[in-house]
Amino acid sequence: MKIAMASDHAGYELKEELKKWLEQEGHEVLDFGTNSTESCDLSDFVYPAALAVGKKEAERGIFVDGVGYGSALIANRIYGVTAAVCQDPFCAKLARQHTDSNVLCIGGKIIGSGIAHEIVSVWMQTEPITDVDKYVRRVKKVEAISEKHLKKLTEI
Ligand SMILES: O=C(CO)[C@H](O)[C@H](O)COP(=O)(O)O
Repeated sequence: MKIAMASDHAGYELKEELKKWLEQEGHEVLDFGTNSTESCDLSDFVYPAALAVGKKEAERGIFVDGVGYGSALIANRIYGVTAAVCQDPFCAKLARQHTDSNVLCIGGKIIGSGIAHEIVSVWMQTEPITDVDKYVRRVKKVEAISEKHLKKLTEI
């Protein structure tokens, strides 16, 4: 799978670790930075990475900052991106099964390496539930909100 990755300084080390592991697993990683632990502004890296997901240049995105919410906040402003902050594998499972998220956001300051790998592994392997009406309906309702309020990337 082609995966866009991004982080700020607080997520840099975990991003690097996850990137190495994803590449070993056979995935192609498009790394949008940052490239050190030097203090930086998250949106400079997450915004272009989220655009790559929105434009379908990458199938999924995995963004790492200090606690995760900042990356999700930025990414969810982009049409076609559904970003979820996950702090454990159960969250990661539901973020795919119930909401069909295409971006995973994790916090390098709060999630240890072992749990982070498990979160990514579960999130990568879990498919959305498509045979239960309520989940399909809910995903469609969120898509309708995007259609109404977000600009399609072809219109920008
Ligand atoms: O977690 C974050 C956003 O979700 C950021 O990593 C955090 O806000 C960065 O703060 P600082 O510059 O003080 O390290």
